[in-house]
Amino acid sequence: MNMLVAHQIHSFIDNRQILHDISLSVKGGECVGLIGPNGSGKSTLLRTLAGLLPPSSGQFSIADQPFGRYTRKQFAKIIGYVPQNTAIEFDFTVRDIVLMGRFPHLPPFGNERELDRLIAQKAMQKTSTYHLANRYATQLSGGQRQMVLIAKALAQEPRLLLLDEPISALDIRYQLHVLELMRKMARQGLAVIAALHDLSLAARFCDRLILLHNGSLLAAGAPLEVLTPAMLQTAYEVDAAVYTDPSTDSLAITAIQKSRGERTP
Ligand SMILES: Nc1ncnc2c1ncn2[C@@H]1O[C@H](COP(=O)(O)OP(=O)(O)OP(=O)(O)O)[C@@H](O)[C@H]1O
Repeated sequence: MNMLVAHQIHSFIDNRQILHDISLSVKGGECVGLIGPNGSGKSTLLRTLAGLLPPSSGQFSIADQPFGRYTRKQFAKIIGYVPQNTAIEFDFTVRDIVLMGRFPHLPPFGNERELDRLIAQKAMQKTSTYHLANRYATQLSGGQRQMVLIAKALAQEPRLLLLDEPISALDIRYQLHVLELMRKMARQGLAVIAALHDLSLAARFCDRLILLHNGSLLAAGAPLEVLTPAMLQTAYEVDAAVYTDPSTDSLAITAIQKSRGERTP
């Protein structure tokens, strides 16, 4: 079943068009990697799908229901969104922050129940953040904060998870941890869209890739179809080698040199 269907999304910020005619669909059980150069519109698209930035035109449906028909609370139950580089400025403990993921599931004016605490605990265990439960979020490292925000999104038990560069602050061990977790959750039926800059990891962990360029969808499909040297040249203006890494048996990309000419980020 399609968890997300977006149709001809156009988006303007300050009278400047950022997204041009984006259509896509994602099924439950799929991990889709959103790739593209800096400024190509990945975050804008994720913010749009998270309901934070109304599209100027076009529409999208989640679980067969148009976005406009959801109440805020219904929408928050179904979509988990982890923004890029999020600072946590409030002095909450990690446990409190992860528990906030349960808010959409609580009855009106209700306190969290034992079940909510248990789900939050499991989300911390899955993300290896349980040992941080009593720490204040303001005292966390960038990578720990990133893992805690992923835990909060998992505690929400969404059906569609939007991750904006979820591994950008993580060391190589935790990069694998998050991407393996993403895959595991997808096997259990979750639909995932993750913006990723590491093209080799995107190819290895995503079923499909969507390549944005200047706010438009340049290519979409299996990693092998999208990550061609010609496509990488068009999107990133680099000459790249695309090959199969024998240690993982998946596609790997090495940027060799910038193509001639300058690109502004
Ligand atoms: N709040 C904003 N106000 C004005 N312009 C914005 C705003 N947010 C994004 N933009 C512009 O929209 C375009 C797309 O930005 P976006 O953050 O979506 O790209 P991105 O692909 O996520 O980039 P990156 O990989 O660098 O995170 C850029 O040109 C950016 O300058």
